[in-house]
Amino acid sequence: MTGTAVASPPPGADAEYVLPVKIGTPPQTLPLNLDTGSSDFWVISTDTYPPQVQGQTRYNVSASTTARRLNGESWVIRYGDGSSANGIVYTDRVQIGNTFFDQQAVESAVNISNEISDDSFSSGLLGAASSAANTVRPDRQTTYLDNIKSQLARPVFTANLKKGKPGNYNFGYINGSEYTGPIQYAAINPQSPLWEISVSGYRVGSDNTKYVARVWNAIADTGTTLLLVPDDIVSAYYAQVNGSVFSNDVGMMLVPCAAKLPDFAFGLGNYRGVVPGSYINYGRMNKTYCYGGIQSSAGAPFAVLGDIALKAQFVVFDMANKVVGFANK
Ligand SMILES: N[C@H]1[C@H](O)[C@@H](N2CCC[C@H]2CO)[C@@H]2OC[C@H]1O2
Repeated sequence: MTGTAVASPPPGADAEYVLPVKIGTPPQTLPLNLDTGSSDFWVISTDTYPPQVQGQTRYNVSASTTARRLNGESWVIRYGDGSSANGIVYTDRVQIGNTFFDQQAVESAVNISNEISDDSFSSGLLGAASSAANTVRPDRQTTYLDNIKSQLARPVFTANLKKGKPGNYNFGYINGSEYTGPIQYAAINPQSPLWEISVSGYRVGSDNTKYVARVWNAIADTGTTLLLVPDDIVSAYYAQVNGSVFSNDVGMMLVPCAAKLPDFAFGLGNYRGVVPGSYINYGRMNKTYCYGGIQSSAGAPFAVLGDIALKAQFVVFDMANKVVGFANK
C-alpha cells in the first residue's frame, strides 16, 4: 500500500497544513492537521458543543453506517501551546489518498479550547507521533500511521511542505523527485514518544566558517508553526538582524518587515538543513514589524523544528528504523 495527499496551508500565512481525510461510510472528507508532535486522531463532530463550532466541517457520526461507539472510552489532551480538547471515541473507516484502515479510533471532540474553536481551517488533528502518547483511557488507541504501517510498501511517511502553497505527504514510499542531494538520517530518542533527535550545531547565514558546534535536542513537529530554539541560538540569529526587537506585548522577537534576513541552518554531522532567510519572516504584524519565524523554546524540554524549518526540507519519518531523515530541496 502507498498513498499521497496534498498538504495545504491557509491563505495568508503558513500557520498549519491540512490534508483531506475521508471518514465513514459514505466517506465524509475533513481537513485535518497531520501532527507529528502528538498521537491523537481527533475531529470536530456532531458531538462538539455547538457554540464552539465556528464553520469547521464536522464529522457527522449518525451519517456513517460504519461508525461504532467505543463505550467507556474517553480522551483529554493539552498541547504545548496551551490549547486543549476532550471527548469520546468511535471506530470508523478512514482513508487518506490510497491508504485506508477500517477500524481506526476516531476521537470525537465534545469540548475544544478557544484557540482550536477559532481555527476554522482545520477540523481536527491526525496524530503521527508514537501511539504510546495517545490519551484515550482506559484503553490507549493506535494512531493511523501505526495502524497502516505493516501494510505500507515501506514503513515510512514523508513531508514535503511548502512556503505559501500546497505541498504533500506521502505514505509508504520515498519520492526521489521531491528532494536534492543526500538524505541525512538522525536517530530518535528511544525514551521519547515524539520524533525527537539530537541536532549537532547551527549556522546563522551561509558562511560555513561561522558554523557553531552545539548539541540541542529537538522534535520534528509538523503541527508547530514556528522554529523554536534555545535562547542562545535565538540571540545569535537576531544579532545578525538590524532592527530586530523583542516585543513584550506579543512575547515574540520581531523583525523589520523590510529586513533582508540571514539563512539559518541546523547541523546533523556534516549535513546542513538550510532554512532560507525569507522563510524566517513569518508575516506582518503592523506597518513596520513582522513576526520572526525563529522564537525561543525556553521552558520546553526540547526545541521544535516546526513548519518554518520543515517547509524548507524534505522530511522522512521512518517508523521501523526509528529515524528522521532530512534533505534539502
Ligand atoms: N504539535 C503542536 C500542535 O499541533 C498544536 N496545536 C494543538 C491543537 C491544534 C494544533 C495546531 O495549532 C500545538 O502547538 C504546538 C503543538 O501543540
